Amino acid sequence: MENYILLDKTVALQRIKPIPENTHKGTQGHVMIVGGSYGKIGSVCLSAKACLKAGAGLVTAYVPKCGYEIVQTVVPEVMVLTDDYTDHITSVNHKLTLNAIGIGMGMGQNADVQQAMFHFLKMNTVPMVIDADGLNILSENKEWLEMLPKQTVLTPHLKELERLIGAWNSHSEMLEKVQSFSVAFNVVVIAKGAPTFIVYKTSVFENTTGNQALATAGSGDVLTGIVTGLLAQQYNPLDAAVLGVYLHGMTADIAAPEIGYHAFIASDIINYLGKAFLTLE
Ligand SMILES: NC(=O)C1=CN([C@@H]2O[C@H](COP(=O)(O)OP(=O)(O)OC[C@H]3O[C@@H](n4cnc5c(N)ncnc54)[C@H](OP(=O)(O)O)[C@@H]3O)[C@@H](O)[C@H]2O)[C@@H](O)CC1
Ligand SMILES: Nc1ncnc2c1ncn2[C@@H]1O[C@H](COP(=O)(O)OP(=O)(O)O)[C@@H](O)[C@H]1O
Ligand SMILES: [Mg+2]
Repeated sequence: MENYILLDKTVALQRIKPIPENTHKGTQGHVMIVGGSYGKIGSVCLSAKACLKAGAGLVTAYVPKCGYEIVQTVVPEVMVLTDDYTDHITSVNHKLTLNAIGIGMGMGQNADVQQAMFHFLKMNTVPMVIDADGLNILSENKEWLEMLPKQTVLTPHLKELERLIGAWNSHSEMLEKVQSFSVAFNVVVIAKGAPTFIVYKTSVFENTTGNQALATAGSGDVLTGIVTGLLAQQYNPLDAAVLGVYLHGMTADIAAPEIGYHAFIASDIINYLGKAFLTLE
């Protein structure tokens, strides 16, 4: 296949940039993480914390009212804006100057949330990562894909991918369908699985890091936070996706000999992220 690249340490090293000595939180990028609903605020906490740990300078979570105290308590470094509604998001109102937005985790898909997503997509020009219910809503409203800013990053697991592009009969057909989809809508697709593939138009990166320890609730939410955090630090969307996936997998590779596969949870991805970055120093 044309432009098929094994995503290993050499490829990651070509893309990582040092953090300038004289930077400050204002130049490290401001991210907004939009998502959550009653019972699923944890997904936003994981994503927002991962985003900070990936180096973003400022992170604001946009959650329904029920998420206010939860996010403030679980991740005090994160600022919080709340929707007018208690249990789910009904609009995405903010006056922030943002460098990247991650949207969709734990958000649900009811009619209010879909409306909020539609109005948000109509207005938004900030670089974006879309995950989980954000993707499921796009699958239900495929014409909205036209509204995405160019090179928006989509992070479907295989079931979410099937909802977006339809079923496939073979691995090669899956990759071809993702490539066509990427060309049609000018999006970067992170097709999450074991292994994960990053696809942008004709380019396909097959990730070499990660293991079964990542098969745990919230590990995708953490990936969205990492990629959004990199996007906010001036990485182009493809590089943010490539580096984010590599580092996310690396956390599990570093952790495996220390704590094994069973006990590793999504918060451990966040805990090991520093060590993963150090492998690229
Ligand atoms: N703490 C929190 O707040 C958390 C909140 N979360 C939030 O919950 C919401 C629902 O997210 P979700 O991914 O569980 O729902 P959904 O898309 O229906 O997928 C489920 C079905 O899809 C399949 N499937 C999944 N992965 C697959 C794979 N790799 N490869 C193949 N198939 C795969 C699998 O189907 P099966 O294989 O069982 O047939 C499974 O039954 C979402 O908003 C998310 O952000 C979570 O992040 C958890 C932590
Ligand atoms: N067996 C595995 N080997 C490698 N990576 C895995 C494995 N199982 C899951 N992952 C990774 O974990 C993440 C799961 O994402 P997702 O299904 O969205 O989780 P959640 O929605 O619970 O946050 C993906 O990045 C996927 O590649
Ligand atoms: Mg997910």
